Amino acid sequence: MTTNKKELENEIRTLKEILYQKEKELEQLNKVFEKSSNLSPSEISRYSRQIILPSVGVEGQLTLKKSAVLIVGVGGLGCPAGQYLAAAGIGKLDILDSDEVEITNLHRQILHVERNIGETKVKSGYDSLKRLNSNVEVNPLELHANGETLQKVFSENKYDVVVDCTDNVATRYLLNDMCVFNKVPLVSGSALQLEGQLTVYNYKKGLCYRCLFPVPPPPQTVTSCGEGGVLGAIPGVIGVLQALEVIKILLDFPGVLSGRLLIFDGSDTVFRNIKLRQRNPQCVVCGDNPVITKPIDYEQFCGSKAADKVTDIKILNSNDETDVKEFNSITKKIVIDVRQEAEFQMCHLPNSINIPYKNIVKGINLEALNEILTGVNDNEKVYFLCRRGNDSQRAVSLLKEKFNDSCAILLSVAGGLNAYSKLIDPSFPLY
Ligand SMILES: Nc1ncnc2c1ncn2[C@@H]1O[C@H](COP(=O)(O)OP(=O)(O)OP(=O)(O)O)[C@@H](O)[C@H]1O
Ligand SMILES: [Zn+2]
Repeated sequence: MTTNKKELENEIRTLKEILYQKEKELEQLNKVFEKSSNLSPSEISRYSRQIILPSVGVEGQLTLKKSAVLIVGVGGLGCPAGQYLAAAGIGKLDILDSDEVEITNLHRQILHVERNIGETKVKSGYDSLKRLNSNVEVNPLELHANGETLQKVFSENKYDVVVDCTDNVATRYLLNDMCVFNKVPLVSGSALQLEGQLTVYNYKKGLCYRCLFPVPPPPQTVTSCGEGGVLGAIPGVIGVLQALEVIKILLDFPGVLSGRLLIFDGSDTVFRNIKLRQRNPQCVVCGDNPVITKPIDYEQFCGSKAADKVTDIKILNSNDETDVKEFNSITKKIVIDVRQEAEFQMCHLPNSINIPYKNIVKGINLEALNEILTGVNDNEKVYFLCRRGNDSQRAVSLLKEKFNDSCAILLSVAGGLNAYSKLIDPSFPLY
């Protein structure tokens, strides 16, 4: 039974590989046979509803067909942006990402479906976009964008527009600089919780990202979707608007969103436009006398990683930590879960008490905590738990300092609830 299942899985994998290769071959053939300066009858039918717009016309459709667009990030923004660009008939669409599809992506990253979990986002994105429009040349670029990799990509390709669909500050500066060096407009979007933002940089002598933000924000002030959450439709709205701006740039429409920032507040469905400053002649990258003329170390410049994945910290010594197996073996114990209230409501261990780390920092709930920590028997241990084992370490470290070691033994559960789900109880949600 298991062998049959394995064999079948292997066979499917091989067939998928063959299909992928064949699609590439077909794409090459299409390029040779179909790249004419005219639209084929099927293209005319397919795009007729946009061709009949006076501002597009046959000429506009041919312009789209001859255009090359790079989408960086095939996540919440990149999926809808890619979908509308492929559907509109962009000639060449390069999609770049280093990540793999996870179940937590599916509520908003709509190019990926359940069976893509574990696949690379670019492979899944490629399949999806080709299914939508086989006329489009889609190139999956499975790599992490940094100065070196992007310089290679830009030296091998000529793009008309770049779309920033990433989620971290270091990559935003990188993409900005690459676009300035290569004289390419950059359509930049972001989405978090119930709000989204959109603007176009480096367009027709307009400002660049550095003109607006010469210095990066302090890393601790930046919230990620993984931490702050996001309603799926918000990046959906912004990603679709990014596709719209790309098309407007390609077709030389007058109303491109350059020098303006669009803020979308999804909670009361309001769009606001903020006028931005003009290009800064002193800008270090796009100014009159630029000092940055090639990529720098963006992670060092921003003091943060070029990815929004949370990295594990280690601030406690091993006496102050316990692993999930040992934690699980203790039957009678006090467990304080320091995640946010909403996360605690989503799932928690029975009998655990929720005192969020952010409240401990602000001094809220301290009486309750004080009662617990001073009321326990000698040598009784109090376990601190969070999603990954980072905030629980921070909480233990802070409380040990506050109570000057004069309370119960405080232990942080290493790896947190994610480790608990992986090693103890797989039915506990992993997120
Ligand atoms: N420097 C980079 N190189 C390649 N891909 C990048 C880079 N920076 C960000 N990305 C990609 O941009 C995408 C951003 O999308 P989004 O924030 O919706 O997804 P996510 O990071 O998978 O989600 P979550 O925050 O929920 O884990 C991700 O797929 C991420 O891998
Ligand atoms: Zn600038």
